[in-house]
Amino acid sequence: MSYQVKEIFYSLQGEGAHSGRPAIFCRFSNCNLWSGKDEDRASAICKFCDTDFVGGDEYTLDCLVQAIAAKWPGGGKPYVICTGGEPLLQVDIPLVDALHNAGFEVAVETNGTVGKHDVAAKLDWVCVSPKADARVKLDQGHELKLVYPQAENHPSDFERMGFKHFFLQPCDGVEGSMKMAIDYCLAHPHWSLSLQTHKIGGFE
Ligand SMILES: C[S@@+](CC[C@H](N)C(=O)[O-])C[C@H]1O[C@@H](n2cnc3c(N)ncnc32)[C@H](O)[C@@H]1O
Ligand SMILES: Nc1nc2[nH]cc(C(=O)O)c2c(=O)[nH]1
Ligand code: SF4
Ligand SMILES: [Mg+2]
Repeated sequence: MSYQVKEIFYSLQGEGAHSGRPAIFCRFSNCNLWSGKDEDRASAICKFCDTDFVGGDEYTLDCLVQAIAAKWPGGGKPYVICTGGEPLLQVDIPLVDALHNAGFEVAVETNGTVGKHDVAAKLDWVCVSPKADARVKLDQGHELKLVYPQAENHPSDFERMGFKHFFLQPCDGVEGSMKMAIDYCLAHPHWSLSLQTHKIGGFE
């Protein structure tokens, strides 16, 4: 098995319940809801993506775990966030087991459309962020983080799913999204606001 990875970097989790926590980000290449090419954006299922996940390098299992571990500065509890692109197209049980054996807590940021329940059950943190009309198959986890607003998705569609935290995250690039998300949380306290603090703080 090999893995295609766009980038590996050390930063702070910018979003959600773990905002501010130091983490290694492993950004897997490719997504099932957009090709990543600008010319395909209008026809993509997910149209607002803020990320370049095209290209990258191939890693064997051992090389990927080594590359991730090499970026941890030492101390604390090593934490890796698998993102992308859509990480659950590639993350599998051998990788999660190997990262655990290397001492890492393992988190995933996923659009929830890949129903790898066996992999999800092994993860320490599962963040699902639903997109357009793509059906959510992973309907339980630690946080549900809905980019807001989305024409096809209303927060009430998700609030009975099995998550511990429910966040609205203003859609970057959509004027007025910050105020809309704030107003919705104030009126519906089931929901909390998630800000992309890396964009505010100017870190990766
Ligand atoms: C780039 S995605 C990669 C992981 C996975 N494919 C997903 O969509 O959850 C990482 C996070 O960024 C969020 N995101 C992407 N574009 C955004 C935007 N324009 N504004 C706010 N959040 C965005 C996603 O919803 C997701 O929570
Ligand atoms: N700092 C920082 N936090 C993040 N949380 C989720 C991210 C992602 O792109 O998945 C992200 C990211 O790109 N940067
Ligand atoms: S599902 Fe995630 S990675 Fe894929 S296009 Fe949407 S935001 Fe980007
Ligand atoms: Mg990001």
